[in-house]
Amino acid sequence: MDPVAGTAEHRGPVEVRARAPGKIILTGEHAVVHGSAAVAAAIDLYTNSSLLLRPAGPGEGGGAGSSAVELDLRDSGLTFSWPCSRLRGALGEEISANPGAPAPCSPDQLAAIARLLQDQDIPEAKIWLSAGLSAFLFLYTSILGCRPGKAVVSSDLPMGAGLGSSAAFCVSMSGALLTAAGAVSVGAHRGAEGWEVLEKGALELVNQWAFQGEKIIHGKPSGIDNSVSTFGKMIKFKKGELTNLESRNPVKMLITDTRVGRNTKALVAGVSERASRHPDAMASVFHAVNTISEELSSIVELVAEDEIAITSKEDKLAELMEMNQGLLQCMGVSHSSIETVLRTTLKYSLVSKLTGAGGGGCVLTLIPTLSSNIVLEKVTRELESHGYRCFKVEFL
Ligand SMILES: Nc1ncnc2c1ncn2[C@@H]1O[C@H](COP(=O)(O)OP(=O)(O)O)[C@@H](O)[C@H]1O
Ligand SMILES: C[C@@](O)(CCOP(=O)(O)O)CC(=O)O
Ligand SMILES: [Mg+2]
Repeated sequence: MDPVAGTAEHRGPVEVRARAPGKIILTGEHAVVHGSAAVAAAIDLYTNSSLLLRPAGPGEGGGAGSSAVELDLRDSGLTFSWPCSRLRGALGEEISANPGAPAPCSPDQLAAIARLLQDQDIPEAKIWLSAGLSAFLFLYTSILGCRPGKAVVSSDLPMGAGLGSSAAFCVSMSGALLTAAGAVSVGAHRGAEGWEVLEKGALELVNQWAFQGEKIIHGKPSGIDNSVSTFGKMIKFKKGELTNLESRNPVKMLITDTRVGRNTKALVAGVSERASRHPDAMASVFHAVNTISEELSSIVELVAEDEIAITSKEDKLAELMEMNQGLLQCMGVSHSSIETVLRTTLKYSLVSKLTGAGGGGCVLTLIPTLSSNIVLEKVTRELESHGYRCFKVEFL
């Protein structure tokens, strides 16, 4: 499938849709925040954002809600609405739409956004949505100011499970907002399923805004998730630099969602705290992860021509993933549910590692080309007997 991250489709002058994919991290999560290399691939699960801009002000045919900014989160069944006058009152001087110049959310802006969230009845059980809502208000008002409009978001991705839902949300929303603002344009190339693909410079702008949104959700993101969601395919990412990887023999992965909820921001902060308590030890851990990612990225690009070569390539990938998992345990981001998945898959001689921030969430299992369907069915059944959800993903 083509990388269609950040693509947008116009439907009339003020209605825009955009979608962006989630991702898996093969090696290097957390260490990438501290400057190590990591390898990630976009997957065929998307977040879709649609945006309808209404004529400004009452009496201009906009109808009910015409002078408000609305957000409809389809998967949660929740809708939110902020009258434009309330937004202007709360954000005051902080509102100056400047779509061409991505800038971080200032502490004053963040405080004003927190007050705007207090107006909404967010159910206690879904309070974790606050981070996404803050990123939405920041991106919307920074790109479009207080123009009335309605955004609708739906996603194939489990939220807070390590598959990059926060980045896919920020990328698809930035793509829709920037297209509606007329700040970006589509290129000549058509992507999969008829989606238009934004040109390279437009994708860069989407990526920069999405990174600012991710900062609100993650605290200190490396930028790998928004980059792979924006540019797609498989990438090596190190200190903000992205290298495209050509994976010639597709690697098959089973994903197990332990359904244990966790929060990337807290896990990233926990690793940083451990690094400040044990700077030398953790520097060695991050260095080892860097070497693993560098080695893995060169192996995925090797062309394996016969079955023996494919097997030895997969053996090397599996070993590197296993080593990375050990180092993630050193960082303190594994979890008993992750350990259960590791033990269960090992019974079938399959290697697994957590993906994303860990602490629960999703685990990757490498499925060797020559492994039988019977083994896959058996391991899936055993994992599902623990209440976990298994699914296979296609790399984009
Ligand atoms: N479709 C969405 N709508 C609203 N908020 C979202 C959406 N997707 C992600 N988010 C925000 O991102 C948070 C999850 O991000 P994070 O903890 O980084 O996990 P991950 O990115 O692995 O899913 C959610 O708690 C929510 O605040
Ligand atoms: C842990 C980290 O490396 C990846 C987090 O991914 P996710 O939000 O768990 O999907 C953080 C980052 O790189 O920003
Ligand atoms: Mg995230």
